[in-house]
Amino acid sequence: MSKLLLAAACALIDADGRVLLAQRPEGKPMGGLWEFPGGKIADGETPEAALARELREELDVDVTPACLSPIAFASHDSGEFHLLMPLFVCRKWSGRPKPLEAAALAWVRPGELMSYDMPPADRPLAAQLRDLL
Ligand SMILES: Nc1nc2c([nH]c(=O)n2[C@H]2C[C@H](O)[C@@H](COP(=O)(O)OP(=O)(O)OP(=O)(O)O)O2)c(=O)[nH]1
Repeated sequence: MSKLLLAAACALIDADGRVLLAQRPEGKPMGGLWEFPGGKIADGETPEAALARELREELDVDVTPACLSPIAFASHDSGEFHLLMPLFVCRKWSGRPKPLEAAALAWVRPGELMSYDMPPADRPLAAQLRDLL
């Protein structure tokens, strides 16, 4: 098996039930694809702490672990590594999300999630999220 890569991702849901997607910058692997904000879990970090750190760095928003609910996970082999990534939803945060690292941000209605070009690991997650919301 390829090396296990642990990451964590979060669907921020606004008051209208829309989901925040972030576009990966060109130049990064999978550049241009739309993903859930988040990133790799560092050694000694919980998934929740990793998300709180990544959302602050990427979006300038603050979340507390108590507001993160896990709903699904991706287990996907890219050939280079095997990604294991829980997806959390969060409806309460502070700050207005800004694209500090993303090429762009989009608030997307659940029914439109599948029309965004996403990393292969995310497609089942997006379908589960659409069915849940
Ligand atoms: N954040 C995030 N990463 C995803 C998603 N789907 C997916 O396959 N990935 C992959 C891309 C990367 O291989 C890994 C997370 O890496 P990242 O590039 O976002 O993480 P990072 O900010 O810690 O990365 P880095 O630039 O510091 O290397 O998970 C997703 O929806 N959100």
